[in-house]
Amino acid sequence: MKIEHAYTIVTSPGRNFVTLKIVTDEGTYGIGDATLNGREMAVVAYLDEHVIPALIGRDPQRIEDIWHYLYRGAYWRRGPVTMSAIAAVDMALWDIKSKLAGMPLYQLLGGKSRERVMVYGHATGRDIDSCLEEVARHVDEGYKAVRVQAGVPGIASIYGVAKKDGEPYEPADADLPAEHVWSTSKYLNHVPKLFAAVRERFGDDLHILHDVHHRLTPIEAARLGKEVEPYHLFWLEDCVPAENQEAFGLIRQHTTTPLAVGEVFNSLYDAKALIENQWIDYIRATLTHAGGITHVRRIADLAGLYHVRTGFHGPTDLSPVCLGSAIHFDTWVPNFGIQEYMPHTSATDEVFPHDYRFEDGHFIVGETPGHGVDIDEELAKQYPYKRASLPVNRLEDGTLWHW
Ligand SMILES: O=C(O)C(=O)C[C@H](O)[C@H](O)CO
Ligand SMILES: [Mg+2]
Repeated sequence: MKIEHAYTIVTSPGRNFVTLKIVTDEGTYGIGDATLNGREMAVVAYLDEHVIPALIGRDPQRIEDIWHYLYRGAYWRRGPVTMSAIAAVDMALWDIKSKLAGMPLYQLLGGKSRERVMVYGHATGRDIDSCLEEVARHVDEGYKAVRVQAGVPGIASIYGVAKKDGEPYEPADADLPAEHVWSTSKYLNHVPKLFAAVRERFGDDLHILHDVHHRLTPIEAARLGKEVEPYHLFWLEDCVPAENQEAFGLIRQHTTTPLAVGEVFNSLYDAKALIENQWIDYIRATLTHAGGITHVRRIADLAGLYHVRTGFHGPTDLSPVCLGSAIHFDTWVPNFGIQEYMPHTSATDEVFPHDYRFEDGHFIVGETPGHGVDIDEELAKQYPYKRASLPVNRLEDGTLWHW
């Protein structure tokens, strides 16, 4: 069996998605997600110019060999563009292999470790009261875990909070990057009040999560972790940027609040010290940005040795192809923690028909051979690419800060 042809599909049903389709000479095809938010066309160029021509004629069943061919063979290892391109190939090849086996992907990975996959939803509000209403809506819809993000008095716009209450949050909302202003002191003084209010209204059983989006220094993160200990967060996410992995050692010494990090990671080496030193509790590197199933499986296995569990990134800027594959992985992986879930628009769901379903705060994996997600290429053509950028962030004095 040989790879006969492969091509990229760019579509924007509400937001941009990049999909790679690989077709074999026997007619079986697989698809993979290559979406890198705000840098979509860089991955398309990498795939079209450097990857697809080298795939033609190869045996699609040699997933491991093709992974190393693209990783080691490139010489220029790692980085989000390279690893998203490799991930798309890898996901498509696992899709093909599962279809050839006549099995859903989770069976090929090793079978079910659980019946269903707990997810967390996003509650956002411009203030604490409106955020609590959104938490209530999620609880009514069955969610057992909710990420809470609220506006902060004195900060005009803040990451993770929808522009209008009740609407979904979309970070890539402008042609060129919008500029936001950030105040760490205003945030740190305000945010513990949000968790106090959530516990007061919803009691102890609801899992609450929070994303700091890389805004703090290690000692500020330590202060926040300590202050919110009474509210028993499921996790505090991305409290500092993680290029300097040792920073998490400092935070860890000060607080028992569980720490999650890794949505921007693209390699095991981004997380190695974090895992081996047990500085984190959840690893968020996910399939599309971290080299696909083949590589994330290695990250998860290392994490399992150190009591670190998975908590895959799952925003709307990963396509249903990634989400569907992630649900298979979550169903299998022994050290599963939780799966992020931001519902896609109905237009996106129509372009990407899928067999996973949401039920009572969990995802239930599908039984279709492959990863269970397809693409309607005719419909996809109706939604042309439109450049969209993530914002940048400045301190009140104008200093460019982390986003
Ligand atoms: O989902 C999250 O936790 C995020 O932080 C979402 C990111 O801002 C988004 O994926 C950036 O593309
Ligand atoms: Mg995040």
